[in-house]
Amino acid sequence: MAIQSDSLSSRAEASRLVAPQAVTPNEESIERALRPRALEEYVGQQRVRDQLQIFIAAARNRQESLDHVLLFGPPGLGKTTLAHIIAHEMGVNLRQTSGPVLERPGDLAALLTNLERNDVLFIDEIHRLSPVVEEILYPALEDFQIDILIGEGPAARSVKLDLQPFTLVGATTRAGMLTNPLRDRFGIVSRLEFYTPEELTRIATRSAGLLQVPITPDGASEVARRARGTPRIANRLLRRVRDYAQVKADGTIDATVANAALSMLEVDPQGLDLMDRKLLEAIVHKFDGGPVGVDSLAAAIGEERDTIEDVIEPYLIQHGYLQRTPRGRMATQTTWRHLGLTPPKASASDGPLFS
Ligand SMILES: Nc1ncnc2c1ncn2[C@@H]1O[C@H](COP(=O)(O)OP(=O)(O)OP(=O)(O)O)[C@@H](O)[C@H]1O
Ligand SMILES: [Mg+2]
Repeated sequence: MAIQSDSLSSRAEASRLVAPQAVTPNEESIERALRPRALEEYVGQQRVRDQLQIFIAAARNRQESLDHVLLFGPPGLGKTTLAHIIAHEMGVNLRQTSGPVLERPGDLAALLTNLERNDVLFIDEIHRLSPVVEEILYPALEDFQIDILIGEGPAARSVKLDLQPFTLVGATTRAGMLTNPLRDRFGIVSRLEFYTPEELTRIATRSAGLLQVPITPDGASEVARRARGTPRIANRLLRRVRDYAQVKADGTIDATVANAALSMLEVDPQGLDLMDRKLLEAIVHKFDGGPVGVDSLAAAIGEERDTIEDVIEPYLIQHGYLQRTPRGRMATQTTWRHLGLTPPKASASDGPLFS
């Protein structure tokens, strides 16, 4: 999980309602309960779903294993969910592991030799496989064979073992970090996209149903638009709003209750939280909108540079609240307006001052 692998950002994320990563083991078990099991129930990602539907039907028809699948995209968009769905739709078992867990070639060999015909092997964080383990994977993926070394020293010899045909489903948040030979061995490469507010509204409504919380369409859409395009965040916000609805209202989540709950939790209507606003306000108020170097910014808001770069910035940059320029970070017109201020004439969104 991201939380173990990335202890740097995890500290800052731990208390953050709008973190895209799963935050606690407890949250993971709640997520499992909300996870759609069939492709039919999986909301959004139309292109990916259409493709998989065809490939799965064809493979089932031929009674063959599905081609190896690489799923990539930001945290919380449904990669693990989709891996389980693939196994479910294929009618096979899923064995799950992750890149950092597979330390030695033997760990992977043991998993591979235990697979049954057409099973799915799910390797999460596949970009973190060690090179020696990856080496074992190549012939396994290509020919359903592995070479294992028996004995030690001069007496060691290599033995070929046949495997059952299987499907590797690899998931990664960083496709760019995969080696070329590994990437080339996936027949199906699916990139998951951020969800639209409408899709997130459907997800929030579905989850509320599973949690047996009454929710109105307006209530679901209030939760959805603050969820930063991410189902995991939508589900997390929904659970907090549910608490509020039960304690402060009659239990039903409508727009008023959702708004009140989320304001109390300091998540604003665009899904920005206190940490985001602290950063944007510092740029605007302390540095006249920038440009300001990330180190000065870190000092000004009392966060570490890495936290700013890994945890806070990506969403802000992606949504036009922040520009990264060679001279430092700059607020955009959107930022000024978001903070209820009038943007100065020549702000970052007018383009660079000097080009
Ligand atoms: N398309 C979807 N429809 C409905 N719910 C979804 C969908 N995608 C994800 N979810 C919900 O969001 C939660 C997080 O999804 P998931 O764990 O699959 O994300 P992930 O991409 O594997 O994240 P990470 O990169 O952190 O491993 C799940 O509990 C699931 O309920
Ligand atoms: Mg996952």
